[in-house]
Amino acid sequence: MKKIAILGSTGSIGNSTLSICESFPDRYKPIALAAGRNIEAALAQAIRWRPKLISMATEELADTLRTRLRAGGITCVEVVHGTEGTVQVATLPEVDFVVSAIVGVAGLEATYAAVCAGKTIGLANKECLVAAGELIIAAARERNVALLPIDSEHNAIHQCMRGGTAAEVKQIWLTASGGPFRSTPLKDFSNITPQQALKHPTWVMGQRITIDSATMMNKGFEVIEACRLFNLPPAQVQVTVHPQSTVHSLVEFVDGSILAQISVTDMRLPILYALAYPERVAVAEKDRLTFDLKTLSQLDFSQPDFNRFPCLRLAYEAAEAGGKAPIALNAADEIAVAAFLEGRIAFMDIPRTIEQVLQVTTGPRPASIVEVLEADLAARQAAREVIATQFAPVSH
Ligand SMILES: NC(=O)C1=CN([C@@H]2O[C@H](COP(=O)(O)OP(=O)(O)OC[C@H]3O[C@@H](n4cnc5c(N)ncnc54)[C@H](OP(=O)(O)O)[C@@H]3O)[C@@H](O)[C@H]2O)C=CC1
Ligand SMILES: CC(=O)[C@@H](O)[C@H](O)COP(=O)(O)O
Ligand SMILES: [Mn+2]
Repeated sequence: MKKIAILGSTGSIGNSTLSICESFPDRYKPIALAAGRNIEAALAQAIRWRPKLISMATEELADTLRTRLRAGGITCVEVVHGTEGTVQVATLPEVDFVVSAIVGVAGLEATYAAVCAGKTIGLANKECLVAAGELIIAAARERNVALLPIDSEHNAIHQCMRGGTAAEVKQIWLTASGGPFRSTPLKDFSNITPQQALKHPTWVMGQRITIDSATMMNKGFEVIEACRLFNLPPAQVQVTVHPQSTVHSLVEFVDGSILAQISVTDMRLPILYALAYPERVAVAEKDRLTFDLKTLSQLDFSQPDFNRFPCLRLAYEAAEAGGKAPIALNAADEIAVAAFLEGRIAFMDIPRTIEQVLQVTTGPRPASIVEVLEADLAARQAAREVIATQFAPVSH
């Protein structure tokens, strides 16, 4: 029985992880949960799973949850809050495995603390690798901690890497769906609404990553995530547009062989792979995770268009620049995506904001998580200023 902590339990990945725990009750038991603001979902999870510990984003929310649990006669669940609460969840001594799935840099401190506490990590939160990848990887190496990617592409690469040694890898290919605007002409990008951008063609995910997929910043983050996880320079991490999202990524070896991983578009599969690693667990027919090859009629691959998707170019540039650039890339994107969803800026103002923040970002790579968070705050402030002074709200 593996005892699991889930950071971001009320989100898309959090719920998929709990669904795996439902399917394999003899193998995986969630004993610590960290939610954000969704009190109803957190309450339902606390009632269903009776975790030892549950965290909410604020003290007020934690008080409400505690009161409602007690009113229902549940006193065995300890309720904590804030960043400190997420760190407590991530480092609870009984926990063997931490699923890191809080969205954004809000998940960084808990993820880092889990690594430092020697927990095995199932990593969905790519933003913490973008912002602080070197520190997280170094801490994991020092403690011999396994960082198992849940992000579907990196999970696919992890599986393909079992077919050769790191020295035998020529390059890796991350597949990108291309998002909802894969074929939209550039002239129409100025009219894109949040509603349109939230319609991902192949995956159902949280709002931030869905908008990031629409701008292709998600793929940019994934390039940096791959560089960190697999110790490769950006030049050895390629992106290919594959609208079917059937091949989740590929590894090209020096002899010319290319290994690919194919499966259904369901995040329960990479989550299960990470939880079970190095074993593989047999999945029941009713769980619908197996791939029906008869449905495979067409696989398309093409070059990404850096003109229509400048976020992808900005991410490669930030990866090459290093220093504080990746931190600013993520922080500015986080602010710009929120502004777009609130109708304060247009779709193409997202890359414009990020580009301007990157232009004023200088300085060496931070040596600690505290310094990463300082650089993150500075880039957020710069992004807010760009948005307040240069862009007008949009009426769709
Ligand atoms: N969804 C997917 O298929 C994939 C997701 N990922 C990555 O996984 C991560 C999660 O994505 P996804 O599940 O889609 O996102 P969601 O928006 O669905 O969920 C985000 C989770 O983070 C919690 N959260 C947000 N802010 C805080 C905070 N300050 N403190 C504590 N918890 C917080 C939310 O809580 P609440 O809802 O209670 O406010 C929620 O549980 C992201 O980094 C994403 O890039 C990677 C690959 C695929
Ligand atoms: C499921 C997953 O891993 C997402 O990151 C997904 O890949 C997003 O799709 P895009 O390829 O459109 O960014
Ligand atoms: Mn992905």
